[in-house]
Amino acid sequence: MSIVDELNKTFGMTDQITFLSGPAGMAVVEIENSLGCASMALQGAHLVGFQAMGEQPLIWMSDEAVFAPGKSLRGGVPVCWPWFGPHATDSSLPGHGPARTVEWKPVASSSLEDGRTSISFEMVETDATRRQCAHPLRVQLHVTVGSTLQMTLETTNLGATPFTLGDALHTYFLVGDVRQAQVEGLDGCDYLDKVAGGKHTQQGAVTIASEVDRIYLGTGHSCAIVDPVMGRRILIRSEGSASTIVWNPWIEKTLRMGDLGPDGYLKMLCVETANAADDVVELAAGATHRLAVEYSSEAL
Ligand SMILES: O=P(O)(O)OC[C@H]1O[C@H](O)[C@H](O)[C@@H](O)[C@@H]1O
Repeated sequence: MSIVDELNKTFGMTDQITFLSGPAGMAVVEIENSLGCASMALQGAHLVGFQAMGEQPLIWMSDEAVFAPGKSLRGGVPVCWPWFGPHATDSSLPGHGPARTVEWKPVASSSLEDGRTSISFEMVETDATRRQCAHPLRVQLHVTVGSTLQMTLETTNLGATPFTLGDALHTYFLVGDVRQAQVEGLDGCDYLDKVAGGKHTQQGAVTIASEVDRIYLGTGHSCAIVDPVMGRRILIRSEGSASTIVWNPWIEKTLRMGDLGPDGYLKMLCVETANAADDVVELAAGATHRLAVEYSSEAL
């Protein structure tokens, strides 16, 4: 029996959860019900699409994303774990940690009474992940698909000493034209500007007219992308997160990256729910931390 057949036998659910062999033979799972649909790659437990029934897609995925073992997909929802950005002390380790490029295994699936569908994954440790992070941890991603998308990244410290955890759901949202989009809900927050340098305070809504790469600190439980071109407001609710990254690579960085497509930057905006920079989590021995988001949209 193939791996996909085995997954379907154990976790598949008729008309709701189907595993299949996707691009480059990578296993993917389609999650579907009367409220919405989503698609995920098992590598990285990487969500590559979500759409509420009767609405436009919420998530942006690059046309030039490279589906290959060990390569993070450009777009969707990469899981950054157990650190965000460059490693704090060892620059030889991969940016955003190993979780987004290794296999995750499904551990549970269920159909909820209200019509939503849930599926949970656990990262599969490898020699490489253990070399990169020797501390014993368990990390699971719980995903619930309905008219909204809910994702919870759950980390448990299995060791006897505390662990300093950084993490992020590095979501690429689909926008009509990033030059006309705005992020609301960060007014008054301090941010670290990774492009211009320094620490600044946000005044009003965030607009994008050049490369933006900012870590907003001490952020609250909700923010929103206002998109007049698509005529919608994307609502981002979060728990267990103290920082929010707003990122758009703009033109020059797009050209250097090679997997974003020439005009991709106009159609995407990353608003990443995170624990990053100084806002990392001190996870006591035996403790569990949950970083949770819920995404939805409403007409303007
Ligand atoms: O190219 P990646 O490793 O996927 O990172 C993409 C981006 O992720 C985050 O938004 C960081 O703040 C950026 O500095 C980085 O460029």
